Amino acid sequence: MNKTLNLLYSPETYEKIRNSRILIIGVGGIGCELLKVLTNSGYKTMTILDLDTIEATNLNRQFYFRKEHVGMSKALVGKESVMKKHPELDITAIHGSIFDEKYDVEFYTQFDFVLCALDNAQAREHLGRMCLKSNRILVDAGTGGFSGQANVIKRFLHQCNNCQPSKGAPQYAVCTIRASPSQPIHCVTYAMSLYNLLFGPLDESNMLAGLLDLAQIQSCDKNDQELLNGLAIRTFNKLFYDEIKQGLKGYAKDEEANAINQNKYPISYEEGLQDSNVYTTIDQSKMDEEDDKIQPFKYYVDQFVKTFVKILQTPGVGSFKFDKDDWDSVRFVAATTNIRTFNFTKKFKNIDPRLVEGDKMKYLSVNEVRKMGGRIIPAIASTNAIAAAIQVSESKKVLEEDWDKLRMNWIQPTFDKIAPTFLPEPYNTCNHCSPKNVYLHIYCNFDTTIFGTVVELAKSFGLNDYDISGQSGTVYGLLNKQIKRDGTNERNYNKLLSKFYQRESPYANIIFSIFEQTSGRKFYWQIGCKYEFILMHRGDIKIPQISKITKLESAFQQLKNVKLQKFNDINEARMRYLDIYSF
Ligand SMILES: Nc1ncnc2c1ncn2[C@@H]1O[C@H](COP(=O)(O)OP(=O)(O)OP(=O)(O)O)[C@@H](O)[C@H]1O
Ligand SMILES: [Zn+2]
Repeated sequence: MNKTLNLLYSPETYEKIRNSRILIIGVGGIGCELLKVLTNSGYKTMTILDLDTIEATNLNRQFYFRKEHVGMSKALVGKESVMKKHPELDITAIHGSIFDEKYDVEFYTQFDFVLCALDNAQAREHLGRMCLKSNRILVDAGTGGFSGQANVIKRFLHQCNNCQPSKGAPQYAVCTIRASPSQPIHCVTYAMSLYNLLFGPLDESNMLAGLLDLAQIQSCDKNDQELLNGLAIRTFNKLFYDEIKQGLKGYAKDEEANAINQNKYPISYEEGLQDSNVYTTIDQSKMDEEDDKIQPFKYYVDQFVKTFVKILQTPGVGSFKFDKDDWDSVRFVAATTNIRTFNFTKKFKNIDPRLVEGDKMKYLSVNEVRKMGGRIIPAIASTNAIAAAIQVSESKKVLEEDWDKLRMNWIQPTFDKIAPTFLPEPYNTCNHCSPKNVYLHIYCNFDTTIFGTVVELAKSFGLNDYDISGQSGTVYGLLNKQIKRDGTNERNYNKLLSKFYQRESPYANIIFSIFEQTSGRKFYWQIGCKYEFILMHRGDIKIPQISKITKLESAFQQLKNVKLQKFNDINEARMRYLDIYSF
């Protein structure tokens, strides 16, 4: 052991560090810092996973990457750079997304614990759920600007990162986005959906699905510039003129008065090109960058058509998804956002949009759209460094099993120090970490299962509340009322679950949670079938009467290929639970 490490660790702890196998998810801002501290602290065997390639904008703080690495895999280059300095290490690099089905419970159980260095709530929450399922300790961290946090999550001991409603992108009702945007973010969301619809894979759950003839757009001759131009202009007119015009109710002799009344302004491509007004809320003369300025309206009209054509000609079109680092997609989305804003904002003749404040509709610069689309908060290298350093020191407590010393560590810009608080216990009603819950996990195919199946199963079990969750988080239930907001249960009865759920994989969980008010006896069932049904009971609480259980049994038996396995002994059931999820 080298001299410094000798001061930090006891020989026993050092031994544990040398022998532990760890998984690091994310090789970005926090990930690079983590790699640096971990490899200098004696850790030897690690797997690093990241889905991304290196961007020029990463170089200022992700110090394992150089200019010549731009475009290459973060994980692979990260490994190479670390091993240059530490050739004795055993590093496995994976270029992939944790949402990939390959990274299942079995994958996680290879490791002693997991360190999170992700930048988005969805992926962090997914990682949190996978760690709970595989019973791995998660050393979580997150930063945003000068703020951040780092803490350990151990199953049944600590609150998980799914306890609170997602801190991710807020969800907006589909009808608002489609018909009556009232905030700039609604227009950005519309524009991003349009981008994904036009240039991405076929997705019936896209909120704008059915709006355009996609087959015609995607199958056209990409070499015929004139044809593409015409197509772009027709699409423009359909979206920003026809659709808006159709939405104008009633008839008025004075069309303009009617539009003003209803606050809807159809605009055609030809008309738009003539409008050179700049609608802005800020002093543009102070802006250096063109992309920070609000451009004349005709600029966005022109950009829409130009980027539309350019993206259609880009190899791989049909598989694209809005990406804040892809400038064609940013420019297309910025153009669409502002034209859409025009559709629902009084023209300068009537009300000056410069007077618009806060969340009200207003025009946005390209960079503002990019920021909103990518939900970017400026990355501060030193916050990342602090978070990673705390993760490594909390990891030491994990290896020493010193659970009492674990803390929730807040990095706060208003304090000149880190503020540690006690780690909260599992949230009573959390479907993921509360030891008081009874779970019925149904792992099913969202592309073939209708919402009605869930409703019937819940009914047969006497349940009032349940969650449907997948890799992107909870889509229905206690925390997220998306389906309820979208209409009543009856209206959604025959809809496929995939309609409610944007996901990478068609498979996901339905989790029925039974809370303490129910009465009955302890039980545990595992039900294997074409889909996998796992019903389990954790904790010492009372649950439904036998009649309800029998009903459930018959409900399941009506499904094809169902096998039932029943456990009455909770300890056996618990062991079974660990069995199911631990290998
Ligand atoms: N689902 C995922 N699977 C694997 N890695 C992911 C996933 N989601 C995000 N990441 C990775 O997590 C890392 C987070 O790092 P960071 O916050 O520095 O983001 P960045 O994209 O590199 O930087 P910035 O967003 O500031 O430009 C990124 O390298 C990103 O690729
Ligand atoms: Zn929880």
